[in-house]
Amino acid sequence: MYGDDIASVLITEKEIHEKIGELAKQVSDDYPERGDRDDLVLVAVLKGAVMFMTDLSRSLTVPVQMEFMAVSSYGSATSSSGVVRILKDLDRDIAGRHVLIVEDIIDSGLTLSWLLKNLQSRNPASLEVCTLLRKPDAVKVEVPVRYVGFEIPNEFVVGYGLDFAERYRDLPYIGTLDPKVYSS
Ligand SMILES: O=P(O)(O)OC[C@H]1O[C@H](OP(=O)(O)OP(=O)(O)O)[C@H](O)[C@@H]1O
Ligand code: HPA
Ligand SMILES: [Mg+2]
Repeated sequence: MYGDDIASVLITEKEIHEKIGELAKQVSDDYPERGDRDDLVLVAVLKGAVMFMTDLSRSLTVPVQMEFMAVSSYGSATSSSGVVRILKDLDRDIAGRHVLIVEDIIDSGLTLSWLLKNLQSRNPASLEVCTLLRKPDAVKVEVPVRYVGFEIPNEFVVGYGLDFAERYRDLPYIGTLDPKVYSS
């Protein structure tokens, strides 16, 4: 699939699913079931985090509610513009709720930094972040992140939700792109 566009596989499908099992255990331990109308609210940032949210939620042993927000700062570029736009807001009020933002990747940190401020202003009972990937060498803004799957090198990656110009999200693993893809 995708010819020889993928230069290398950075994280295999098996490694992703093992890591999700570990993260799900931590999250389930940290957010015990509270009962009526007080389920943990997972907020996934579209589109990249969809695969991660659906797999993570199915590995949790506590009930969750799912909300989606779409913000975009990348478009079809490979580095963040720093300008975050809301494309779709939450459907429900999160005041007084325990909220966990689910992200596919923290790169510069600009998107998440903006999102944390935005969601915090809605007065949730708690607000934490769970990201599958983080690039420590790319960070421009430090953001507090409770759960991190993998720290990865400062290279543009695709697959398992992550795109380049909307392609490659459907790959089951995470890989690096051959530079010819950027230049063509
Ligand atoms: O830490 P940052 O440098 O801000 O980058 C991280 C953000 O960039 C990507 O989203 P993108 O804007 O590409 O939207 P998408 O999920 O729809 O691909 C990714 O899903 C994160 O939300
Ligand atoms: O490395 C990346 N790949 C795809 N999308 C991204 N958004 C931020 N960083 C990346
Ligand atoms: Mg993208």
